[in-house]
Amino acid sequence: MSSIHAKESQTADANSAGANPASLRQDGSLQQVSFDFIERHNNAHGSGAKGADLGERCEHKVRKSPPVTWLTGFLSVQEQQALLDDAKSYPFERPQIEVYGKLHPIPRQQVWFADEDCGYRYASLFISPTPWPALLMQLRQRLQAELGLVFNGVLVNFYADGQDTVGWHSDDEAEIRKPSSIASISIGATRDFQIRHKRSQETFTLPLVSGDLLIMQPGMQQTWQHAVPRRAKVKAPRINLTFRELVPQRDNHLI
Ligand SMILES: O=C(O)CCC(=O)C(=O)O
Ligand SMILES: [Fe+2]
Repeated sequence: MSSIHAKESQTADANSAGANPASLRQDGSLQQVSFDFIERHNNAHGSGAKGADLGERCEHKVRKSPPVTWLTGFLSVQEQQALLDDAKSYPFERPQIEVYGKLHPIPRQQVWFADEDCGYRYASLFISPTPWPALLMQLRQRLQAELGLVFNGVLVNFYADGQDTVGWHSDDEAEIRKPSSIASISIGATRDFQIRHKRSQETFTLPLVSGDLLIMQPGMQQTWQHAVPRRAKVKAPRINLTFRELVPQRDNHLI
């Protein structure tokens, strides 16, 4: 299993590895973390003519990396606090899903806010849309204005503490528009977000910090799965907002 700590500024195009993503937050600025990184292997037979200053030759190997963009510090502390306060009035539920013919409550709570004709099938559930709270509508508009990302629903997950989880899955339901991105915003406790390649099983762990935005790009759900595993040491709650674009039911002949 690999833990990604590669990061870079929005303008830099060189890759680096080894730094702690949390340190990015100290100046409060928005920075992008890239997951493409290049492993350099010394190549013994390429050292060049004696005495010439040719530099060391290496082989470059680009690791297959998940198609995600990680923007740390996307929300200010004030915005994080306002959303936490707002979420106190959200109608969270812990629906039951059927696994091997038996009903089990999901290991977290959730609510689906969406446009009127955007009901969502999730596992064995059909979730009717609840009208958008004003603050989440503003956030949806900001994602569109600043990043050009269009959404018509947001699934809000509430993890009371590190015992609450989401298991390995892809958000590849039929009604999600393809291609489209999913934007995930985290508030509260830092939790590990894991990404696993479906075929190679290569796994990356991203410790998502309060205020971070993670964009899962088009195609991610087809090739990768993700999960938020149990972390017994985490005692504080976390809220995660995943903004999605569904094909509205009036257009569902397009699915
Ligand atoms: O809580 C998270 O970071 C991920 C939630 C998620 O994967 C989902 O709601 O589909
Ligand atoms: Fe998901």
